[in-house]
Amino acid sequence: MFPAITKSVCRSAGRDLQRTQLARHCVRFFNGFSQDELPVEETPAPRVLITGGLGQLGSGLASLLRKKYGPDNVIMSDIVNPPRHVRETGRYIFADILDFKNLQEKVVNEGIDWLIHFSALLSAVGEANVPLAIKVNIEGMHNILEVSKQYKLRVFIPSTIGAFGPTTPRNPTPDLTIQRPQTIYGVAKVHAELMGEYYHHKYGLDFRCLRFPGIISAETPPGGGTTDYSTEIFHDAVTTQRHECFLEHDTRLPMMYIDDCTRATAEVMELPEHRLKQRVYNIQAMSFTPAEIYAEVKKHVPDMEIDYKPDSRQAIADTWPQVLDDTNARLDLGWNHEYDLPKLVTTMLTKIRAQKEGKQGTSAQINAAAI
Ligand SMILES: NC(=O)c1ccc[n+]([C@@H]2O[C@H](COP(=O)([O-])OP(=O)(O)OC[C@H]3O[C@@H](n4cnc5c(N)ncnc54)[C@H](O)[C@@H]3O)[C@@H](O)[C@H]2O)c1
Ligand SMILES: C[C@@H](O)[C@H](N)C(=O)O
Repeated sequence: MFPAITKSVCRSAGRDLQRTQLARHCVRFFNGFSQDELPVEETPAPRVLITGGLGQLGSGLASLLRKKYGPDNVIMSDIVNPPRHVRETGRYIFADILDFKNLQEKVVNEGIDWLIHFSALLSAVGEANVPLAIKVNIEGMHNILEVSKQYKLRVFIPSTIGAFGPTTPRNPTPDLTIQRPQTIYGVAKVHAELMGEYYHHKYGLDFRCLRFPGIISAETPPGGGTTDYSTEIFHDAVTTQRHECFLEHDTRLPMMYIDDCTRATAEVMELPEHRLKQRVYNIQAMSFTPAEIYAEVKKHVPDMEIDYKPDSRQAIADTWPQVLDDTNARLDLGWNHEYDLPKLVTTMLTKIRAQKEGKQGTSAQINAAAI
């Protein structure tokens, strides 16, 4: 099926047959002749599978990677029927991470090189359904590591500020510190970090992980976490000018605009393996309280009002970091954020105003409509 494989065939495959199965086969064939070591212009575009792609983070990353590697090389997957625009903008397939054979089939049939694992139940949803969170966030993650090991994939599993707990130093929180989270979401993420590191150490798996802050996005709604207010406040600013915040005014948490998050993910996946001095890195962009983001929004929406009605998510937020120390990511990975609080606020308001022209509704109605 394949020609006799020599390094020169591989180099020519990388040059002439970019994005073909042969090129990928060649890259994997030689030990010590990994994709990292091919000259950039000879590196075939990776075939990327994103699990849980219909959540808050998936489509932004798919769009960025499709611009880099071509629309056919980046495959979104999830277990739900996608909205029409998702099918129109690129390839979408069904992939249930709880079904190992289904995962194997997708990886083989699609010729996957990189697996970006976004399927999860977030912190608040996880507390509401612990058995399902254990299944998806722990058992599903085991399947992801196992299939990645079996097919020698480069795998990215994000972690979170939720992987820390009340005994962690909160300001700043270093990469290596006490991790005793009190949510099933956090427990599963610590487990994922440790399992990924273990598979790397034991089997040489190319596992990569960034601990994300709360992510804020205009195009996709948050999926049921403790930081969701930081996206919802913008929808309310544009529609009702009134936001009911489920956290106290002075609850400081690390946050990040989605474009920084997707760029960081692409950048860490693209780095040659030798650049990674550790497998799990904190990344940080900004930290603010509800009162501080409200004050910034009010500069643009003077009639904006806010009420504080803390709910069960307050107890979770009280155990999370206020500021992540991301010195190592900046040194080793070249990480740098582009969005601070003022830039976040102008960007979010501009995007949501453009989206909502002619529409009215609360954040809950808009999010329901978006789903
Ligand atoms: N959004 C954030 O603020 C944030 C912050 C830190 C880390 N993260 C991490 O980033 C990743 C993506 O987060 P998100 O906000 O996009 O999550 P999300 O909740 O918005 O989306 C998760 C997706 O997983 C899918 N899913 C559930 N069960 C599945 C199954 N059995 N098989 C396949 N897919 C399944 C859901 O349908 C959903 O589309 C998660 O691992 C999350 O922990 C997110
Ligand atoms: C912080 C993050 O992991 C997610 N947004 C949550 O709140 O659960």
